[in-house]
Amino acid sequence: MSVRLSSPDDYSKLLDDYDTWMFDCDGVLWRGDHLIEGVVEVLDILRSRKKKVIFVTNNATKSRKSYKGKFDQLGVEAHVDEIYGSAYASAVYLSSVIKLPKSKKVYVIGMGGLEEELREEGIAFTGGTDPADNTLEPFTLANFTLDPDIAAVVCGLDTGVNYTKLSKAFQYLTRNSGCHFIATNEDSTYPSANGLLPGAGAISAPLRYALGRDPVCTGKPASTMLDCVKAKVNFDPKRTIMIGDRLNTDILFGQNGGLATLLVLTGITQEAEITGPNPSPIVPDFVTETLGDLRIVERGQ
Ligand SMILES: O=C(O)[C@H](O)[C@H](O)COP(=O)(O)O
Ligand SMILES: [Mg+2]
Repeated sequence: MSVRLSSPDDYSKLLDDYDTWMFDCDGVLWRGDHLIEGVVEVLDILRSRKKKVIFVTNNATKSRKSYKGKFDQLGVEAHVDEIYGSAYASAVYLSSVIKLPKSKKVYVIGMGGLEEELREEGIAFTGGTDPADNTLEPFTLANFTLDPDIAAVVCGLDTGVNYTKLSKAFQYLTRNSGCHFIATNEDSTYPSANGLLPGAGAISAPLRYALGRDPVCTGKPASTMLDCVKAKVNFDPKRTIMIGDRLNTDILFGQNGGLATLLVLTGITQEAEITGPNPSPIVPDFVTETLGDLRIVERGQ
């Protein structure tokens, strides 16, 4: 059963019990480019109390460095080494887990941030933002030459997805023996500033259906992202809390990692999913309306 936070003591106890605070981004800190009220103040409270702050986003459209630009633009203090994204997690998975040979390449369905992280990890790629692949011209195999060096397809949120990219990815995944199928994340929807949009999971779905095969997911709830954090940040899982807006990614990620979990209702999850007649089997430790509620500890109300 989740604890619904309400009194200043409830929030003060969270501050006493947890030294490391991991934040999801879309739906917790912001929706699109709309900053959620109280976020800056709450992060200031945590930093003033010497808490470790980590950002863990499934949004693969930006690299860690370009996310730093978004944080700066929205006036939210963040340092690149506090930011972990699914683009970074997929690049690390390819380099450190699959150990993709330098002679091999990746075909990308995704945007500039995913390409940046692959480049940082020394992974060669095609597709992505290449103008030749970002076309609405009909795709024909008569004009397609299979690149035998493509050993993986990585699929992330791609607002320019088209039939050419899906068709090329399909060729590699069916004709290059052992070609890995990787999804940066599988969020079904994305909470933009003005409402829900199809998420990364909806971008890889056509390939899953055409192939009859599921990808390996490197984003939340998979442990890959937490492994990336562990490789750079020393923290005690028992004194760490994960704050998220989506049950089947953020809260499950926290539970898989042995972390405490706090669900906020400013993004994807609606109250009815946790208190309704058919509640989700994924039960967060704590629930509050919005991250901004934590300001109550400063006001002592
Ligand atoms: O890929 C998606 O659907 C979105 O980027 C999704 O919102 C993940 O972002 P997060 O909530 O993990 O920051
Ligand atoms: Mg989110």
